[in-house]
Amino acid sequence: MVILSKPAIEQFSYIRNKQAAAALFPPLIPIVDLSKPDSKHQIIKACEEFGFFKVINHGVPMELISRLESEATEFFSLPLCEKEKTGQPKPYGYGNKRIGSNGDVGWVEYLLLTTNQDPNLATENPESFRVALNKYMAAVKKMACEILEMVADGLNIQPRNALSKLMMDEQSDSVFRLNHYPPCLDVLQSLNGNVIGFGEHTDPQIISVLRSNNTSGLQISLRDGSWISVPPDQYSFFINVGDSLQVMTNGRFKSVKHRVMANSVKSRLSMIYFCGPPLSEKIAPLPCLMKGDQQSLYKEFTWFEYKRSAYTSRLADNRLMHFEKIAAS
Ligand SMILES: C=C1C[C@]23C[C@@]1(O)CC[C@H]2[C@@]12CC[C@H](O)[C@@](C)(C(=O)O1)[C@H]2[C@@H]3C(=O)O
Ligand SMILES: O=C(O)CCC(=O)C(=O)O
Ligand SMILES: [Fe+2]
Repeated sequence: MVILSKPAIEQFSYIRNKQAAAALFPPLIPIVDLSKPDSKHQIIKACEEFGFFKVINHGVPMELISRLESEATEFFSLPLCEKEKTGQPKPYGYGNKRIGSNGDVGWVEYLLLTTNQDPNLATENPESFRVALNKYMAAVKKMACEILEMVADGLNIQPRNALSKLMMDEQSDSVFRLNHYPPCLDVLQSLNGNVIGFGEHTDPQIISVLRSNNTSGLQISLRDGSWISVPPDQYSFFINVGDSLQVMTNGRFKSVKHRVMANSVKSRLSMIYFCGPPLSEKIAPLPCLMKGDQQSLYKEFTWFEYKRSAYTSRLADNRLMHFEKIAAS
């Protein structure tokens, strides 16, 4: 039998109390008001602490959001055979339950599109869907550009468009995704426990801009490995730091691990703009962020090389691992 000394017992109860307190009062997700003059500092703090934040007063007209939401709802309510006319996601197209091509599955159906080609929407009346998509994407791209300029400002990176120009480039490899999580029946919940809508992962790109309807499900992982639920807010956007921004800041920002749990009664609809660089772009820590003799944590690679490797990975894999420098002992 192990006999614990009094300080050890106190230590245990301290840890238990701390865990209980954290479960009762999880940290609040940072909210950045883009209309406030100090928003760039709040963005930097949120990217360092969470790799995630919510944006209000974002300037994207609600009308564009609602219009795309109703077009997407109409699309997902079509019979399966109609939706499948869009083509399988290789990688772009309509997908159902299978995510990527390496065996990941989730309680989700989706449309995955590249932002620099007109989408092949093989529906009865694709035109109004296409117009809604293009208007929404243009407005969200503008907001994402402003956010990346604030990041550059906040980190004293010059020029101010050093990050935003990557996603504004004509050749930018950005992606747009509509996810629909149907309500998962109670019977499935009771058989499987929590049903995963979209398994844990980090996003590969620079930042991702997410908007959802008012159904919960999104969770983020904190630095201590615990998961917290993100209360849904249909009027706001949520920003994820992606792997590319982690590398460009040499690990000062960390890409946020996130996942979606299916809801047993309400369906969730989300729309995500993944801001990617051109395929030929070299992804490396920005020299102006390297202080003194600070070394790069990563080997140099292009976005094409990262993507080639990412497409052989499973959702939950650490995709940056292949590009990390082994620390000299
Ligand atoms: C399992 C996979 C799906 C994914 C490509 C990958 O091989 C690994 C990264 C996955 C991910 C996660 C974020 C985005 O939803 C996504 C479009 C992306 O860029 O990387 C997906 C990919 C996908 O669904 O094709
Ligand atoms: O649908 C969501 O809310 C998040 C999905 C997601 O993380 C993704 O598509 O990469
Ligand atoms: Fe994601």
